[in-house]
Amino acid sequence: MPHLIILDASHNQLTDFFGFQPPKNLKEVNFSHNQMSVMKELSAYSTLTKLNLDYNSFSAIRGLEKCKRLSHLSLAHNNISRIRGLDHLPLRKLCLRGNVIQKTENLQTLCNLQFLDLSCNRIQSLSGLQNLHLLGNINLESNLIGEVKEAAYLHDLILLREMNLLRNPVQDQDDYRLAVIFLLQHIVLLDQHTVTAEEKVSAVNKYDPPLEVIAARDHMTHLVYHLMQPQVIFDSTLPSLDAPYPMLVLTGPQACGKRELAHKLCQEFSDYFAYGACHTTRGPYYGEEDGSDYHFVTEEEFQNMIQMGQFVQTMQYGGHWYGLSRETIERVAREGLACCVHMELEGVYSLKNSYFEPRYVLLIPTVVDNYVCFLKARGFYSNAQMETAVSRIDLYTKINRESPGFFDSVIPCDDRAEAYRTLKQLVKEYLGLEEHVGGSESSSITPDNTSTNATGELLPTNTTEATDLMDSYSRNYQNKIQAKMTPQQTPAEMTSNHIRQQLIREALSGKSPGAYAELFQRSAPTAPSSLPSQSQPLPGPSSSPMRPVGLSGPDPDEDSSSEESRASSGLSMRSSAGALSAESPARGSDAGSGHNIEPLDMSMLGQDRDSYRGHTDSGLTPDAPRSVSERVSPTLPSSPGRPGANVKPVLPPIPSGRKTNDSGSKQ
Ligand SMILES: Nc1ncnc2c1ncn2[C@@H]1O[C@H](COP(=O)(O)OP(=O)(O)OP(=O)(O)O)[C@@H](O)[C@H]1O
Repeated sequence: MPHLIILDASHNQLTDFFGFQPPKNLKEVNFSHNQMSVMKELSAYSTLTKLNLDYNSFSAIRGLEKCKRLSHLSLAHNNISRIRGLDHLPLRKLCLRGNVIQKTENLQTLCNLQFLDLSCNRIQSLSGLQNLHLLGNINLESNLIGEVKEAAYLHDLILLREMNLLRNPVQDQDDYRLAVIFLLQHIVLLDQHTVTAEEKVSAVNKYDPPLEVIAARDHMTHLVYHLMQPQVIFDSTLPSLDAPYPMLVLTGPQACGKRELAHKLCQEFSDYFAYGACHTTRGPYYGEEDGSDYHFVTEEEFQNMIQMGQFVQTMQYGGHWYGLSRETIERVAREGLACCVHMELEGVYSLKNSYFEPRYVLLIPTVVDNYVCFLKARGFYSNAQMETAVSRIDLYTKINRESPGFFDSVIPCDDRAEAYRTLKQLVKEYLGLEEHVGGSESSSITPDNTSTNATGELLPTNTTEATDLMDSYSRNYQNKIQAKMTPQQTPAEMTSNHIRQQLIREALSGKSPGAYAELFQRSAPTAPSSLPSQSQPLPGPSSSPMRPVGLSGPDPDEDSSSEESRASSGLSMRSSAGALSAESPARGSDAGSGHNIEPLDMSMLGQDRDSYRGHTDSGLTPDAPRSVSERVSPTLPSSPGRPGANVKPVLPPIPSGRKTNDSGSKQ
């Protein structure tokens, strides 16, 4: 039969293998379900494209080396224990189902392979499959694969669409499916079930969450824990509904100088800013004092603080926790000062979800070598820590490039002295300050023509006059700043603000317990894009920028409630009962008064993004290094505003009647 093309000799009792003269064009042969046990040399059958030898008794693959057209080979249900003898064959489909294979070996030269069936074997590892770049479908059902990480060998096979791992021990692992989907992000069918878009999103959010997701979770955690505590209205961080409590956040990669600059700024502008010391679980470096740079706490104390809802935001950095507590901000606010803090990018994201609306200044190294030298000179950091810090420069510059306005200003920090000068200038512009001309070098900065000398005394020596002057000046100053910074409001914004003010007034005066919920909606996300100041204002007679809103408004009710609340250190109320009480914020006492607060399950809110990142390159990898000029496009201090703002942005004013009240005693 020299012209035979297809031969089907299946389901017989043949024991001999290819015992006939090779037909010239024989392409497809089916010898399945016979009794053959030894494969022969098939070099004479070089035209073969499909060979089916299922259900025989072969124990080894051999004799196929010359079959240079063989694209389909099936040896299912034999006794094959090792994969070999297939090198460089043009196989597109290979089925070795139902053998006793333990290793996925000697497959790397099958570069045309698209379909691989290794089901019902004894395979434990997928090592050896990582180079099959055309592989689109792999069946590994009923094997001994026990670890999700084995799927990482297939991570780079971007054409892989279907995979079957049913009846493997790995199926018993928690979140097995999400983990595999995370590792094989191109897959569409896993274990015979379609992979949904929701599963893909969940997988990424679980194992490599974007910064926004981390921040949202962090915010959600603290908000939930906070709401589980007796609620306190912090009068001192509530200057009014429209003038957010002023805060300055210096951000940038570790040791870029932000902490040093924050301290310096707070020292020089001590009438305006105070340093907000975060809590951390890391131990103090040499020379660091508790309460000055950080509040150093144990892991247990930190976790307790989380559960007591004391943080506004937290983050883990270098294996340690860092967190900014409400009390830290509040302590500064009670002094009538703006809080100045420093933090990493994740903290900024998280803070942007809170009801605080700080100004964010990015301090960024532009000469990486100098930055590395500085890190080395500090002597605190391991190579890995330094690498992380350097790699995060790109993260900051990427955000700055891709999200204009995310940072209010960007200052290169290679030269710390220069960076401080720029920062100081920026702050002075924000606050509309002038330095006292002819004053001593160490005079601290005060509004316009008022200054203090080195010992902290007010320069006008008549105390009564000085205080009056201060008060009246401050009032004018407040109004001036407020008028300058108040963006023109659309009628919708004005109506919304009016309603919110009304609700607050009712809540503060106890008239409307139901309005408490509205109060806490202040915690809703305040992403930059949603800020009123960002939207283009509509012109209109009712939106005069000169009209101060909030505390300085003419409403007598508002003033009295404000006075009242100023007099007390804070009203407290239970979020659950919704009843106002005059108790001071109860830390311990309320906790023990019959309210059994169920701790939140942290695992539900937790972030296990490191778990699988080690197996892939798809983590938060920094951008490829770019040239310095490309990497940094600093926003000049002269235009520090948020995009779309119609007025030159200034720091929101310091709550009126606080700092001014204290200023005498402080100085
Ligand atoms: N609450 C916070 N949220 C986010 N990041 C924070 C917070 N507090 C501190 N950080 C940042 O965590 C990083 C590590 O802080 P740490 O003080 O341990 O490092 P450092 O080597 O002293 O660096 P630096 O000089 O920048 O403070 C710093 O970049 C710091 O700004």
